[in-house]
Amino acid sequence: WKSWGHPVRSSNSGFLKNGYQGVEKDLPEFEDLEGAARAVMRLQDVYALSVKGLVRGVFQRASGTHLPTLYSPGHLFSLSADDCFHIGKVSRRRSGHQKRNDLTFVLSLFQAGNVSYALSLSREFLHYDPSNKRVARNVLKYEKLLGENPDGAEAEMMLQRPNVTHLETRDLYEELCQTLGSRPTQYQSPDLHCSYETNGSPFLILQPIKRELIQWQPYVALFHDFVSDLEAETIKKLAAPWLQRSVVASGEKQQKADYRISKSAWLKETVDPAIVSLDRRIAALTGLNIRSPYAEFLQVVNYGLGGHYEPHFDHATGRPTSLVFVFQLSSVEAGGSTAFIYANFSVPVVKNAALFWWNLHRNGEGNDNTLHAGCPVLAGDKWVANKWIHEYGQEFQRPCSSDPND
Ligand SMILES: O=C(O)CCC(=O)C(=O)O
Ligand SMILES: [Fe+2]
Repeated sequence: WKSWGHPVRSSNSGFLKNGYQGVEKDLPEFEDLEGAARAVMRLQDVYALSVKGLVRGVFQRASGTHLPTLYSPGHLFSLSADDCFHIGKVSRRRSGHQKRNDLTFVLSLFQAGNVSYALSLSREFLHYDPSNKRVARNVLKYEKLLGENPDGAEAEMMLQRPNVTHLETRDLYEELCQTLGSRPTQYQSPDLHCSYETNGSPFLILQPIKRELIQWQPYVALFHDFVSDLEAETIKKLAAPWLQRSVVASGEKQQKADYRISKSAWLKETVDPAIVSLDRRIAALTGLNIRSPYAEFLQVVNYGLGGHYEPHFDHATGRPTSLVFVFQLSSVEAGGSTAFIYANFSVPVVKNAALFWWNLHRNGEGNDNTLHAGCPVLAGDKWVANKWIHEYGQEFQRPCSSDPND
């Protein structure tokens, strides 16, 4: 519309312009289009998907891995040549090469690891434009790469992730995401079990909370059916009009970051009795003081396709929190698990459950084993609500201990 609206010089142009301005705020911006391309690249990358499959709308693993199909969608949405070209352009821009031209797509294929296909396209290109030195150089380069390893398999593996900032934990994170949720069972660790919890609170006597203990150190538990369908729907509906792109703490400021892609909104307990009753349940279960200012408001988060939160500590983002509740307000078709990188497990999205962990030791120090992430959403969308409870205000509820590991 932007480039189209101007040249239109007809008696209707004023009408068209007004119509456009009326809907402009609801239309995707350039950032959204670029974000969609990045989301596809992120999914390909984190879940090691076959590029060919992705283009056809199938979520297959790249060759050489033992789990061929990760997810079978009910309907195939394939990418058009134009979509692929757009993704290629964004991929080139991201890798720091500013120059854009017809080679973009070939180059992006090369970067995605498909050397043999890049070679055949480059040869074809050279056939039409034999004087193109750059393409000639690329042909030599691809031939060399494939020549060193005739079936190309190793070169392709090596080149799969050329431009992602290397994090030490990257491989572990991706492995945990790729399992789509894998937590230890009682068979593997006999000290893990399921139980009904009341915490001695009169509120929970008639309806104890179902706890699945996932790990003792750090303490992580999944409380099943912690919210009802109605509560989940109410919370989503209340938050929807207020959703804004999520931010992260950066020094004193808050800013958008590629490593956290979602939308979020804060809900005060005064907006609806559903939030008051949720707060009461948290207080009953934990025995903690969650009145303001000892806890933050409820943060409702929506992750779309490819939405994610890369490995991080909640205690390092400027909020001094002692524990975290993540309420899962939706199910998700595939992906979106919460991965605990050092603790080496991932918890799938279980609708209406609450994932809970202590991220500080009793002495107030951050527990470094709580490094965690929200894996990218592969299909569907994911709604969660976070409740962060502060360390201060809990001096009598969760007193210090002499053991630094507690
Ligand atoms: O969405 C998730 O699974 C985790 C969210 C999270 O870690 C956070 O919001 O701090
Ligand atoms: Fe977090």
